[in-house]
Amino acid sequence: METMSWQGDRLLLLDQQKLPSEIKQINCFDYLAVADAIRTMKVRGAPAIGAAAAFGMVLGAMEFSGGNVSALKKHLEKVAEVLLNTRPTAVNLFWAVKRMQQSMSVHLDETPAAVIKVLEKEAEEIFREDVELNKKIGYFGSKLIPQNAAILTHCNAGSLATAGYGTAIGVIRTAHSDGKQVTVFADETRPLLQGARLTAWELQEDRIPVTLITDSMAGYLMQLGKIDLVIVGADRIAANGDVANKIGTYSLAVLAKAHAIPFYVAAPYSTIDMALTDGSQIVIEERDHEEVRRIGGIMTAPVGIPVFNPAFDVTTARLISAIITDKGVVSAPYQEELKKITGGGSQ
Ligand SMILES: CSC[C@H]1O[C@H](OP(=O)(O)O)[C@H](O)[C@@H]1O
Repeated sequence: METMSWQGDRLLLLDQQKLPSEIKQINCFDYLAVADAIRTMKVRGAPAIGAAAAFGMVLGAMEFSGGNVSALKKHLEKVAEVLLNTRPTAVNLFWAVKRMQQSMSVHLDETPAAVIKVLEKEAEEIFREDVELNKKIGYFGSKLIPQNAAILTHCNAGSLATAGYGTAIGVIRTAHSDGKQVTVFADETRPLLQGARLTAWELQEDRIPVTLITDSMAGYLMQLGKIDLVIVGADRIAANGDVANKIGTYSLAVLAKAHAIPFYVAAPYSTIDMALTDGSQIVIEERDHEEVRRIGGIMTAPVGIPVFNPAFDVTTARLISAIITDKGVVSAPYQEELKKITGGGSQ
């Protein structure tokens, strides 16, 4: 089941808020619908958000009527602003929108119709490229996975978080297809349960052995010696290797360090932001407090109880054994290696 598919005049999205109980697709006929889908996490996961925003830019261009290309460019600045204001942490959103705007910059002397075709081609390339990057991450990452490894993962960094195949789950998929007989422990990942609802579902669909645990069980499993390594995705990687990822990732990294268990991050080059010297500069999204007070709409806390709901945390580079990218595996010190991977680019 694809996370999304471009239909030429609309973006068909799998509504991830309904999974796993319902497989429902939604049609986004305009960029505002794409922005809403990102903001409400019907589509989520750094690379998936980037790809969806790229198609949002195409839809924005398609609704442009009349005027010349410079008017279209101005219209797309407004479209970009709406898309960029949906969620602040995943750098792939900013990377994708910037790449879409750059793709039209060498066609400003052409007709609006021609430029829209260029934008559509660029969005399709971003989508296609992401799947290829994830398979490369899987190839490099699988080499780190021992035979019969028990792997702990957090949130969802699978096909549903990308254009396909996944990053951290992509490594697990490749190790599985390489015959390594891996087993997975998936953190449920409160409050929105991406691990329970999405990762457990994805791995079961692929017949990869998976056991669901609550987030608070991870440390005990490590203490029992039942975890061989941890692998997670990323939403933004700073130049020094600090990583923003789903809330709870930092706790896992500290626990892994305490138990001398390898802790890996898997991400494509589009998740690295060389403009940020370290993780303290990463903007952490804070989400609606009702997400913590309720599960599936059912009250699990007193009405109006004060809540702290950061969607991400930052894992410092010293806690990360290696970062698995589409260009290979890098380990500390990260700065120079990450610069080579991104060509020094900032998103
Ligand atoms: C492959 S990046 C996936 C990354 O995105 C998730 O966050 P969210 O579900 O809020 O979009 C989580 O941090 C994953 O590791």
